[in-house]
Amino acid sequence: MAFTGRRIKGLVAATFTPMTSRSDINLPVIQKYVEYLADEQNVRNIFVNGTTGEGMSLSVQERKTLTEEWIKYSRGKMDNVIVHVGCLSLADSKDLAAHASSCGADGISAIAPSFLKPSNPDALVMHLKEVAAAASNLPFYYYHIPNLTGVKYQMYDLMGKMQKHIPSFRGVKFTDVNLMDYSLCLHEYKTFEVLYGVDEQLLGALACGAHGAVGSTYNYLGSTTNKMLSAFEKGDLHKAQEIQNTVQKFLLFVFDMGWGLPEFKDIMSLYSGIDMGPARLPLRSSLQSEHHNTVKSELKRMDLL
Ligand SMILES: CC(=O)N[C@H](C=O)[C@@H](O)[C@H](O)[C@H](O)CO
Ligand SMILES: CC(=O)C(=O)O
Repeated sequence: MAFTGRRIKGLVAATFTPMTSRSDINLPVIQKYVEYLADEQNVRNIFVNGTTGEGMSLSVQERKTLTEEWIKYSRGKMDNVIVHVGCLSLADSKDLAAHASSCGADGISAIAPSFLKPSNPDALVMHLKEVAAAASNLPFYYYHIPNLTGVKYQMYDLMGKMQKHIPSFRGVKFTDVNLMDYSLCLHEYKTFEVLYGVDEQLLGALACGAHGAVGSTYNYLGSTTNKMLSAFEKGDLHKAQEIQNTVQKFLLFVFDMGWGLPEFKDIMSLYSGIDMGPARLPLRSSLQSEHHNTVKSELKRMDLL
């Protein structure tokens, strides 16, 4: 099919899934969340039900309901809503893809099946081809996140196969530190999108030619990261490095504390004033509210709050 050649520029926030204190999906806050991203963070694209959104821990019905809500409230506020439809079950992925299409999503994305894994790149492409075909009118993005899926093919090679076999193939969401593979993809597949996914080293990806990035920190460090993008564009490398370093120090602090997704949700709540709730089991943290003061003082110290 023919695409308009639209390329996603700039930041894409990988949204958290707001939950109630009992870990049920909390739909009424989605409108405020979208407004916060657009108005406070100047982020105009979202990636929903992905890693950050705990997509793999949600039921198919919950994912559908969330998709509907995100799309409804993004109208006029977001340029792109990409819906992650990856599942272990091909049938569920196809169901979610068709649903995303019927709701008016701007694109779909899928990870590789990660329990029984494809035994070679061709098997993976055949799986993705079926997912993409269930929403053949939508751009399809392969979600490369080898550390979590354990599926570690080189994207430079896989992009060629996807281009050949998947008519709606539009690009890759590239969440890996391998900048050589990333750079090879960007330069070989110039009309495709290769969105970078490791927020810690986005500046390195920019140096390779990145045009867009998807990440969890853009939910709350979107405006900070946007400053890095402008500095880089203006050729002020020193300023861009300073900003990247601040983000890295912040993430180092978070990882040194042994924190993960539940705490990322807390941090988002703290920034946005919107209660993201806890993460689903098995990730739910018991520390919750105790984090807030520690995080607040650290963020203030770093001039990030
Ligand atoms: C594993 C994971 O969640 N990766 C995210 C996106 O792909 C990133 O945005 C990270 O959350 C971020 O780079 C912090 O490590
Ligand atoms: C970060 C990201 O892209 C995701 O949460 O899926």
